[in-house]
Amino acid sequence: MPALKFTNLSKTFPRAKPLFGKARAGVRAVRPMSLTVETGETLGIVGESGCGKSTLARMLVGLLEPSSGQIEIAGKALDTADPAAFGRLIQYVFQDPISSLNPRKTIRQIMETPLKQLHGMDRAERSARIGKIFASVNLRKEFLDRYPHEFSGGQAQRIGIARALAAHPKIMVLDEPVSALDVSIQAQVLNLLADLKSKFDLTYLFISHDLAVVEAVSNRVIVLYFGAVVEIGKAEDIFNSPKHPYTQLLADSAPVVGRPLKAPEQKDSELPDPLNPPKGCAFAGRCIYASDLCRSTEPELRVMGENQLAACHHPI
Ligand SMILES: Nc1ncnc2c1ncn2[C@@H]1O[C@H](COP(=O)(O)OP(=O)(O)OP(=O)(O)O)[C@@H](O)[C@H]1O
Repeated sequence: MPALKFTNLSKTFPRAKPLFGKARAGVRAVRPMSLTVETGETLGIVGESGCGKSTLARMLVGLLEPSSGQIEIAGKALDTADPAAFGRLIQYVFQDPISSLNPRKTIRQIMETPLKQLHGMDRAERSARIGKIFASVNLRKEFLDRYPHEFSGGQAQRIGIARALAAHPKIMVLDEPVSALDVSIQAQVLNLLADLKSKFDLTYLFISHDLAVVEAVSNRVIVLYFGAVVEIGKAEDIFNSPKHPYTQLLADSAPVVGRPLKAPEQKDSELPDPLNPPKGCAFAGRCIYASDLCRSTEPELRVMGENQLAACHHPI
C-alpha cells in the first residue's frame, strides 16, 4: 500500500475583490497535481523559489486547505477541511529550528503537546514516549527542562525532529531541514534522519534547494516549475540524464556540492507572472528548444524512460 496518494491536488490563493469591477483571478500556486509515494520511500522535491514547494507541503500536512483534490495516507482518505486528522499520520519539520519552537515553553512541554492532543496519553505514557524519542535523536534527558534559546541550531533541529516523531507519524515532510545549519552539522542531521527512517518505518518528503543533498538522500525526485510537476524520476536519472530542459538547467547550475540551487541567466530568468499565466508551456519563455507548439499547448507528463516522466514537447 502506498504511504501517500494525492489526486488533483491544487491551491489557488484568492485575491481580494476590488470595490468596483469584476473579481480578479487568484494566484495558482499549485496546479492540479497527482502522485503516489511508496512506503519507505524518500521523495525529493526541488524547484526554484516560488514554484509551489511549500504550498504543496503545507496542504499535505493539513496546514493549508487545498482548493481541490483528495489526499490518502496509508490507505485512509483524509478530510482536507479537518487538519486534526493529519497530525497522527504526517508531520512537518521546519527549516528554521529555533523559531519553529515556542520560546516560552520547555522542551518537555513542547514535546508533550502532540502526545496529549493527538493521542490522549496520560502523564506516565507521555514521559516514557518522550524519553524513548529523545534518546533516539541522541539528546540528553536533562535538556527536556530547558528552553529553545538554550540550544545550538543542530540541537534545535534534533528537537524539531523529535517533536514531529512524538506524534508517531507514518510520513515526515522535511522542509529544507538542514539548510539553516552549518555544513559540519548538516551531515550529522542527515545521518540521523536516515537512522530514524529505518527505525520508525518512515516515509520522507524532502524539500531542498540543495541538489547535492537531494540526490544523496532521495530515491525519487519530482521537479516543480510554476506550480506543476515537470519531471519525475529516480534521483540518479533526474540528475544524470534529465529529460526536461528545466531539470537540465537546474542540474547544470548546481554542479558543486552544497551550492544552493539557482537557475543561471538564460533568456528571461524570471518565473512567469502567476497572475497572468502563459498559454502553453510555462517554461517556454526561458527554454532554448521552445517552438510554436510549446507556446500554444501545455505539455502533459509523458513516460520518457524507465520510471521517468517529463512534461515536455521536445525532451532532451
Ligand atoms: N498566502 C499566500 N497568498 C498569496 N499567494 C501566495 C501565498 N503563499 C504563496 N503564494 C504564492 O504561491 C506561489 C508558490 O509559493 P510557495 O511559497 O509555495 O513556493 P516555494 O517553492 O515554496 O518557494 P520558497 O522556496 O521561496 O519557499 C508563489 O507565487 C507565491 O507568491
